[in-house]
Amino acid sequence: MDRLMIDCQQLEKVFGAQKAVNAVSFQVPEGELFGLIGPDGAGKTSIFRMLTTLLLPDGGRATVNGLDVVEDFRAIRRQVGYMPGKFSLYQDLTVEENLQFFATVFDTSIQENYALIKDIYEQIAPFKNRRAGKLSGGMKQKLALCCALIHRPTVLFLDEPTTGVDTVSRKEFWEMLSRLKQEGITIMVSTPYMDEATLCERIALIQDGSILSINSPAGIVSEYPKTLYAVRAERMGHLQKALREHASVERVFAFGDYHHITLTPGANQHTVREWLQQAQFEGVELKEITPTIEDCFIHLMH
Ligand SMILES: Nc1ncnc2c1ncn2[C@@H]1O[C@H](COP(=O)(O)OP(=O)(O)OP(=O)(O)O)[C@@H](O)[C@H]1O
Repeated sequence: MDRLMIDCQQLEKVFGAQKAVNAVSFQVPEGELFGLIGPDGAGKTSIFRMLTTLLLPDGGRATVNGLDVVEDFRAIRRQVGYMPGKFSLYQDLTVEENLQFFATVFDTSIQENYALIKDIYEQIAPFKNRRAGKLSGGMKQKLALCCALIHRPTVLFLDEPTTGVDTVSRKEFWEMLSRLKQEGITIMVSTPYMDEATLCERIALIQDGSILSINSPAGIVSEYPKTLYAVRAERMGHLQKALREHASVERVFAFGDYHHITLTPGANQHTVREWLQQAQFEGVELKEITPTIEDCFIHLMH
């Protein structure tokens, strides 16, 4: 196996009576783009903070590039890049001053690793004298990424980097990550957006502090054990209620313009279709579909 850059074994974090991180184990080999996918409160930030040595684990152990997060915290801090979800920039410093500050803290200079951030920095360079607090969400995110990269980290930790960022900037951001990956940097990224999961090489789905599944996005989809259908008709609210009450329908959930349903063992889609027509639903559409990561997540949650 490739060299392991992140190794978590039964990692735990407890806040009062709540287990924010519950026996979490996963491994990330060198050069991988690994995603932690889960809703708010799933425990993603707590895992990031333990791996970047800002929070002590209450159980289990973890290493980053072979260094223990408790014993070797100083060495880890020198070599990882961390872009927290919020407040990573000094709002009153300009773009250039922020970058200079991070370079100085890591005992390096902007020039030394400029090649790594060049593509990203050039996009915000026209605003280099603007205070970080006055930048748009997308520009803040680019600056924060430059700051996290300025010392050429071995592992880059990005906690919800695209939350609150517009669709175009989100897309650009993921393209930047693929380029960084080509530079050999191992990247662990978290996101609550299920559509972004497919942009990672492997993902861990996490909820309530526990990992539900770890695999490639395609692997997670292929593990989905049911046949999934999308159903639509006029009067969607009414349709949902009717589907819930039908004996052949096992589970129903609203999904964009459709309801996604699974059927009870032995039931088939024709029975449901005929019944919907008999029940006078207009414009019925019922089709078998490939599950998305979100469908897989919903299935694993129950
Ligand atoms: N310092 C703290 N004290 C008490 N509870 C905490 C603390 N930090 C986190 N928690 C709780 O632990 C759980 C996991 O939080 P965490 O921030 O790790 O989740 P998350 O997946 O990153 O979600 P979010 O996107 O909301 O930050 C949440 O229920 C949260 O309220």
